[in-house]
Amino acid sequence: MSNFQVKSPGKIILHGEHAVVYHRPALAAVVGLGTTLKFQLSPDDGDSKHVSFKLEALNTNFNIDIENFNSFLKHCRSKFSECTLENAVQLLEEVRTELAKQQEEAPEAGSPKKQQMQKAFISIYYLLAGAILSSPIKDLELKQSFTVTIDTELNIGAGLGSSASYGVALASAFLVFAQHFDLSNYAADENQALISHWAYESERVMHGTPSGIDNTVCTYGGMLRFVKGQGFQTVKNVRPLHILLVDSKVKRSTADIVAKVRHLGETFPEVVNSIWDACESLVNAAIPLYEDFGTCKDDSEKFEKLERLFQINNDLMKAIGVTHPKLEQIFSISFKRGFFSKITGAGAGGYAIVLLPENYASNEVYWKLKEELEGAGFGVYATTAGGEGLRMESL
Ligand SMILES: Nc1ncnc2c1ncn2[C@@H]1O[C@H](COP(=O)(O)OP(=O)(O)OP(=O)(O)O)[C@@H](O)[C@H]1O
Ligand SMILES: C[C@@](O)(CCO)CC(=O)[O-]
Repeated sequence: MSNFQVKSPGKIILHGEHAVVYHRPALAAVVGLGTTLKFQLSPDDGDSKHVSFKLEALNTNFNIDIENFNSFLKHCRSKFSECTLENAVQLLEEVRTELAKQQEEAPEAGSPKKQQMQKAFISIYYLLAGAILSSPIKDLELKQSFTVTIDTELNIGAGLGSSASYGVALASAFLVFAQHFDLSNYAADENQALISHWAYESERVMHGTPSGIDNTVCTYGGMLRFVKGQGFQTVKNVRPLHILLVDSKVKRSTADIVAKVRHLGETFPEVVNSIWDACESLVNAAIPLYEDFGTCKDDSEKFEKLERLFQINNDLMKAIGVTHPKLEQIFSISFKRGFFSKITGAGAGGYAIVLLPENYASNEVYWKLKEELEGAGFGVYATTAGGEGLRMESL
């Protein structure tokens, strides 16, 4: 086993966020920001062998004692003869029980920061155990010390899929470590499906009931249409879509927002279902526009239609209550300058996305928009939607 690196992108949801939790189609794309994971073998350190995790974004380090972890693997093997995707639920329960016993390694839940750290650590323990217990190598155990360093360009809890990107990076690294596949064939269909599956399991730790769209798009890359429980189709967009990511700097948890929207749907089922119907029609109307983009000389009519769909989509999200005064400020600054924008992901804070025309950089109004957003205290980053997915390479 040699040292290696994983790069997994973040994502935006173009259309269909929230509705996708209720089995309606959604459209997502990767962005040019992501997570970097470095896997490095450590020199042998005598008696106390351990695996170190450095989580730069949370400014924290965790150690897993190799002997304790191997005892946990043994315990799991005695409980279920093989770890398959079907008994992953049981494994997560075992991990939670084990970590509750090791309070000093798994920080107690408390402040939001501690909760972030705890979820990040549960994901590590769960995905590492899952990859090893389901390995094609019988009775595989941890032997040598190693260090995993994870850094990210994605703001956490902001709608850019930091958790899915983190899950994809962890799943890829642990699956290679447990010899499910190697760096030469991680992009094979069955291996990508395995990565996305375990990244989904990490998303379950973070969110409770994720739709699966984030781990799917962060694994496969590009732009894709996704329906929960039915898989995805790639949307072949000829021309990259230019997007301005605008950070409202309002923190929120996807799990909390999804739970609030679920409650609204339970209180007013018919009203909220008709919003999901509208979201579905909107995705169906948007896909041909994205697919057709760049196929003829003048895209202006299609672009104007997309702008209207951005606006309708955003108004539907406002109707379910996932906006925020800071997001409203972004929408109004953009609209005043002639740009259309929307919430992306869970909303209630996090990022907004502004649709940019093809030649935006030579347009003076764009620079005015950027300046005004920055002047109002927002973070802005221009990128394209629909680039490359996960990448792995040796170091
Ligand atoms: N680089 C990272 N290092 C450690 N933990 C991370 C990292 N990125 C994400 N996480 C974990 O993911 C959790 C954030 O997930 P959450 O879904 O709320 O935000 P998000 O993925 O950025 O937003 P969204 O799902 O709306 O796109 C954090 O609590 C933390 O545990
Ligand atoms: C809000 C939501 O639709 C998007 C999160 O990026 C939740 C999910 O799909 O799990």
